[in-house]
Amino acid sequence: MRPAITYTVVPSHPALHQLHLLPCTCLPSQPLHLHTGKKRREWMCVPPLPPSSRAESSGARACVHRLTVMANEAAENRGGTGTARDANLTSSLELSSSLDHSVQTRIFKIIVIGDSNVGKTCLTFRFTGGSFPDKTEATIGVDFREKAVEIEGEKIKVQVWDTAGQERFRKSMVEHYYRNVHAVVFVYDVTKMASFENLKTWIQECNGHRVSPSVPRVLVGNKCDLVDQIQVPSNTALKFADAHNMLLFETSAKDPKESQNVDSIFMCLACRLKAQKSLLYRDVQREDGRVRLSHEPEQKSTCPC
Ligand SMILES: Nc1nc2c(ncn2[C@@H]2O[C@H](COP(=O)(O)OP(=O)(O)OP(=O)(O)O)[C@@H](O)[C@H]2O)c(=O)[nH]1
Repeated sequence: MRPAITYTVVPSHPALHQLHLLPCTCLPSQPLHLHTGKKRREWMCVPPLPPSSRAESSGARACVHRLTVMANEAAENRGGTGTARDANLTSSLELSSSLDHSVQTRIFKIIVIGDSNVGKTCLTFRFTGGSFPDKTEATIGVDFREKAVEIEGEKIKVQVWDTAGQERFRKSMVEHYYRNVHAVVFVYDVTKMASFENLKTWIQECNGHRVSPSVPRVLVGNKCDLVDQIQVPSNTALKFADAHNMLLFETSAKDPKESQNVDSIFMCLACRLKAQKSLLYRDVQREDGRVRLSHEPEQKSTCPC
């Protein structure tokens, strides 16, 4: 059996302008099927970025080169005309600039965990898209959403992993959720006691994947707009949050008046992460073929939260 190596995953379709650089463990030629924005897309693996900052851009360029080659091959396979090839090349160049950009921008990976139907998709949508989705379907595997934020003058990408709550849609992905995670958001539905009681299982799963205790965790009670149906009292949730060293946010992804509160869940985590760690690619170290992110000493933050 070939040993598992940590590769960087990028969308294999050249028309995707937004590059996601995600650590994953799979074989290089093996396409990975992930769900982004409810669409099934094929991603591909490219070798990890080299650890030194000098080598970063050449590693990034190698990825882009590979994408460019793929784009051209795809155009040729389709009997593409020069125009189609040009279009693909343009896309690849756009990818190139967004990749160069992402190499310099720190990315914070935050996963959102909890029972099915508690509103994980709606919360991540509210934060990244600023609205409540008209319609949602059960998440299959994972949906990635990103938001570029600026904290104390630094541009940071908050990458939110909206995970599937249903066991059958998540089991093959669980390892990927927790790998190199920077923060965890546990969500329950304030109108469903069972979703609150199941938090213990979600925490166990998280601990079982060796997520370090230093990784910040927050608790979110969603659907507070359904005031007549609330089953989980605030003080019960608060005690639970305290016992697990988490901050508690009670909010609603649906109610536009609560949108700032939803933002503050992710911004608070981003501020804590910024204060805590350096997650630049130059800090990536390889050990035994795996990528590890090194921690920097804590810095004092002037962030308000
Ligand atoms: N009233 C109310 N409904 C909400 C809120 N957030 C989500 N919903 C509804 O709850 C249902 C489930 O929302 P999703 O965001 O898809 O739930 P999920 O946790 O992502 O579910 P899975 O993908 O199966 O894990 C949908 O019908 C949403 O419209 C909220 O804040 N208030």
